[in-house]
Amino acid sequence: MSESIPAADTLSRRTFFNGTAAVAGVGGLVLGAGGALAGTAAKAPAALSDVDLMAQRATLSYPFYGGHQAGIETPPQDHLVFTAFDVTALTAVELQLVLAKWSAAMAELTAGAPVGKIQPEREQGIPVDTGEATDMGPQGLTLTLGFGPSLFDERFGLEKFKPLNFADLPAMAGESLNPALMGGDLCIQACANDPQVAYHAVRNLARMARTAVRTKWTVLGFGRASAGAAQSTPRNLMGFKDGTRNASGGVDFDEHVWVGDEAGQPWMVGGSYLVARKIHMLIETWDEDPIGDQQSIFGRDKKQGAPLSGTAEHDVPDFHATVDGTPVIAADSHIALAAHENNNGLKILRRGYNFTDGLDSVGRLDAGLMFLSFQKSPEQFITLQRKLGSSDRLNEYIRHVGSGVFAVPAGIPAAGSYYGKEFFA
Ligand SMILES: C=CC1=C(C)c2cc3[nH]c(cc4nc(cc5[nH]c(cc1n2)c(C)c5CCC(=O)O)C(CCC(=O)O)=C4C)c(C)c3C=C
Ligand SMILES: [Fe+2]
Repeated sequence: MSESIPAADTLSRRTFFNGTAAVAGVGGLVLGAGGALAGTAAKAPAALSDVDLMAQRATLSYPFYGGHQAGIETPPQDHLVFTAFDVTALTAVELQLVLAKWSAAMAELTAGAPVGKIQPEREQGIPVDTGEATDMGPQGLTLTLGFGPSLFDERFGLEKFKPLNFADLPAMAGESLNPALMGGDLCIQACANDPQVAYHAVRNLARMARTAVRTKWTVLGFGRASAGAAQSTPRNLMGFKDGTRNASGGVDFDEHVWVGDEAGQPWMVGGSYLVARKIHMLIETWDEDPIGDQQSIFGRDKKQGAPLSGTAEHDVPDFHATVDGTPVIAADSHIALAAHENNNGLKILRRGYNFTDGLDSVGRLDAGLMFLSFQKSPEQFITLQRKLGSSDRLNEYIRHVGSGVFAVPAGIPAAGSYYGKEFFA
């Protein structure tokens, strides 16, 4: 990570547990899945009480200002609220106001502060902040803003700011896309250790912009289905470890995630492209598939997450290994098709979440993976998905139902600026 995580006790404008920040001196601490401590923890996990652990998760915050937006390289938190919006405003000035208001409010929210009065003095006063995150702390909240290709159409005169070759994703095999779950002029990826804090952020951002933007589609995610540096690997709803091999480290980010000059737009230097795919899993069918078949579909063992050519999760897959002339990792397995070794070194940063929408109209589980990936160019995703969509044995058990691609601008350097400022100069 290019930005350090400042000491938790210096970050929150509010305090936790009645003003007692129980975590003084835990600078640089990040909590991994299952409460495991990672990063530069000052104390061993066993020395921390449940109250300490909760307080650390609550008071953790990431810097809002910097070269890159948070929520990309920062370690994935436990919960997601992803929302795409359409701009209903008719003028560029209204859009400018939304972006300026959102940027200032995002700085407040990610610091754990409300976006205005929760309890106005006058009886007739309408609360500005809706209040449900009061005293909960920042909870590691990150808010990542993206611009859809449609934002750069003629409505606001932004055509000349459109990044080179930035367009909606092409139709690809294996899709059953629902038009109600597609696209958007803007998107916000809100991630936090607490679902209510993430929800509160998006709710209040949408509310303050309600005369100018309309929510288009949203996905609530849980059980982060990816791992950042020093985090343990979580599992997706198919029961497999997800996020074992991912873009990681400064070199990978520079090579595969952060945009340089190639977008032809200074505002994208240090930004990235976000691809969002809501992927429905046919869970009842998957659950009846024998373990041998499940493992051969992914090319990995279910319990350890090891490649079928190895024994430990982080063993490097050997795609040339054979037994009696048959490849140990099938050529049409998910990892054989997606691995960088088999795609000219191509990598993406996967930062997805599990989701469930309860039951569908006929009582089946309505759940899956909210696949989110960040990459230097949407072409990286398209290349992989074209291959997966046509050959992946996993396709029998999944359907892509939602889709969007968003240009994620670089971070805001300091207070006083805002996302998209360059568009209105
Ligand atoms: C276009 C990109 C990808 C889509 C869409 C996708 C969907 C998808 N993936 C899983 C589960 C797993 N994926 C795993 C690895 C993996 N997946 C992709 C890309 C897409 N996945 C890549 C690039 C990789 C890494 C391959 C490698 O280098 O070995 C794994 C294995 C564990 C891991 O490395 O993370 C699992 C499990 C699901 C369930 C899914 C759609 C619902
Ligand atoms: Fe995958």
